Amino acid sequence: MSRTPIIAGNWKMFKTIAEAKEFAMVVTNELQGVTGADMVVCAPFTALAALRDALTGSNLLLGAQNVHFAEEGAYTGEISPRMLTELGVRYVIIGHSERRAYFNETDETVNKKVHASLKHSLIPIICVGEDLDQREAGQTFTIVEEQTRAAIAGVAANQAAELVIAYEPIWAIGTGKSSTAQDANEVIGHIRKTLAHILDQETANRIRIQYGGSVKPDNIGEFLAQTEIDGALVGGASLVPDSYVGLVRGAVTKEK
Ligand SMILES: O=C(CO)COP(=O)(O)O
Repeated sequence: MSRTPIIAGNWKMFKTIAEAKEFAMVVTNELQGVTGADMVVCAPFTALAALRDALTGSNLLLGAQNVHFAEEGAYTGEISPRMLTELGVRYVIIGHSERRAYFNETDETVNKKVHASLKHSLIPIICVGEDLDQREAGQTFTIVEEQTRAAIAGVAANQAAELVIAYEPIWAIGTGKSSTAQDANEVIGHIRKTLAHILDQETANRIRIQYGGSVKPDNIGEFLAQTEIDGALVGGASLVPDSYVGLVRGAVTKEK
């Protein structure tokens, strides 16, 4: 089963509108005509409209970093799925460990957000991953399994096939310490096995699972050469145009 790799930049709380436009100008030019990977930029809400315009006609796709699960309502400061689709957003990161740690995101809200996103044709990038204590206690498989089960509870197989899952070990985020490619491959293999149990093998084989955590242009090739790893969710290295281009080039030239 071949799955198109997906390289997604998670800009987190970086870049003003002007900086986002500058990035788009350089990157769209450099990546013109490049195929073989889905290229996504998950920008802050404030930069989405300008980026949509700057990316029009390019092969880059727009993503957001969070969404609320309600259609609309009295939720001060929140953004609904329909507000995102109206802006041309195609992907949305859900359940990033920073949101779980700092903004009270739970397995339950992740699941609600997944349902709300799918209903509005937004493709969720669902983040799962263990922290250092859990890894050292040998709980990695259990944690990713529980988070995956909770995130997709009640999602039908035909809808689930569209999902993207990002395995991001928390201890590898922004630390310069990446998981080894073999290790990430094993955990991602376990996530796929979990998906096969919950859904079915064919659907599990279609779901793309990324690795995230200190991915750079010079190590992305190792990760993508692994049988189970279908892309990367990248923070720091996705912010600099040359580096983003390097990530995509590293992904499309990988050999499986
Ligand atoms: O959190 C991440 C992507 O969502 C990873 O961040 P870094 O690539 O900066 O380690």
